[in-house]
Amino acid sequence: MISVSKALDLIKSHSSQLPTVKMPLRDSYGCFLAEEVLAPISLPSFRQSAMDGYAFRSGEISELEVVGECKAGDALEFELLENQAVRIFTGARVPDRADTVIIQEHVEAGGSKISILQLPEKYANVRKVGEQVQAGDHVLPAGTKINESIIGFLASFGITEVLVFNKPKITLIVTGNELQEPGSHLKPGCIYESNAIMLESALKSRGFDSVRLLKVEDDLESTKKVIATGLESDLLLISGGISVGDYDFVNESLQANGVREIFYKVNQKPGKPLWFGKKESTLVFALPGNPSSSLTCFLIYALSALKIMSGNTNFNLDFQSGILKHRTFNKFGKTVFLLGTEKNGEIEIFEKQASSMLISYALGNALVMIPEQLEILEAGESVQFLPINRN
Ligand SMILES: Nc1nc2c(c(=O)[nH]1)N[C@H]1C(S)=C(S)[C@@H](COP(=O)(O)OP(=O)(O)OC[C@H]3O[C@@H](n4cnc5c(N)ncnc54)[C@H](O)[C@@H]3O)O[C@H]1N2
Ligand code: MOO
Repeated sequence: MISVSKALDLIKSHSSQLPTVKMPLRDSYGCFLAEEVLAPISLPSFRQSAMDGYAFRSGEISELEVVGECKAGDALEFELLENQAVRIFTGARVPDRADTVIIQEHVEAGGSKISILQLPEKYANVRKVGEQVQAGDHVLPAGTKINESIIGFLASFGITEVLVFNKPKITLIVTGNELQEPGSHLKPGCIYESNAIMLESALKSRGFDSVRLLKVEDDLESTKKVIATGLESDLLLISGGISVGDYDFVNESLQANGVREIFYKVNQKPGKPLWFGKKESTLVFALPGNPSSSLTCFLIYALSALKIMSGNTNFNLDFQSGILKHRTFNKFGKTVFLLGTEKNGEIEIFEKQASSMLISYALGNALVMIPEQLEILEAGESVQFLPINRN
């Protein structure tokens, strides 16, 4: 059985970036830029009024004659004289002959004349061309993760497509005769199926939205068939059926489909029977069916592979240090992942930790990793944890 760090090393060495693709900006959330972005235009690209008021030529003036109006979207020119102004609104193009905008609260309007109550400084309330970005500036480096701010920023240049690493196409296969859809009447001996919706949510919340879900009963031929279909993806995740029982057909079906085993079983709890393999460029993770094992193996291993595939150069797990509030044991001689809460750097571990339970995952915000060689950790000792359920 291999260690957690060996398993992670093997996953890293067998995962590679997907090809790059021109993707519509609106579909690119969560993707990573494959090239730097240069500003195609300056922002703003013309002088804009920052306020509602009057545009004029700055000087020692107390009264102005209003000779026209510029609203947002207009591109009007006026031969403004020194004592003349145009009514102007926020976002409107400032006429070339004007240099300053006085806000309407600082004038007294009367017919076509306005009296200045408080003279602004020259250039006040005028956004300069390129004050945000000049055309040709390097605005985003390759490797940037596209989030909502980046999408808005790129759209403000008129950009509609970005060159990114392709999003992984993912198939999720859920195995088990005992599994019933939530919402149906629960038959004796059955349980509600929860791994599919949980893993799908974990994927989609991270921008991995190309997810196909397939379900299969515990039957060798059906499992072989569904795996053959699932292999037409970049990443195949399988839940359950990977242990050693008479009705666990996943290992045999993967082999029958020519998937090469890279490792099977990790010295950890939960998630010992994790299986990882590859066929051509498709990566396969067979996650143990116990819900907590499935989610832990997803967060620690499958997600690392997905990050690499999608061009994320920051694919290392984001473990942080916390201080244990109480004594904790590791009786197993394995790396143990424990659910708990972290507040201001202090960690409390929950009592209920079985791989069949999700209660501690649902209530926790920290996945604490206790190394295999540590048997007792005293209160006050430092531990590593992965923040979970934080947004
Ligand atoms: N003799 C041994 N038995 C087991 C071993 C072992 O080493 N020797 N390992 C145990 C460990 S550790 C784990 S983890 C499980 C993994 O089993 P499988 O991956 O084959 O998963 P299943 O048997 O299909 O299911 C396990 C458990 O989880 C429930 N389950 C499965 N899928 C779902 C789902 N989609 N939603 C909710 N719950 C699910 C299932 O009903 C079982 O209770 O094997 C141990 N056995
Ligand atoms: O390795 Mo299993 O996930 O502990 O029950």
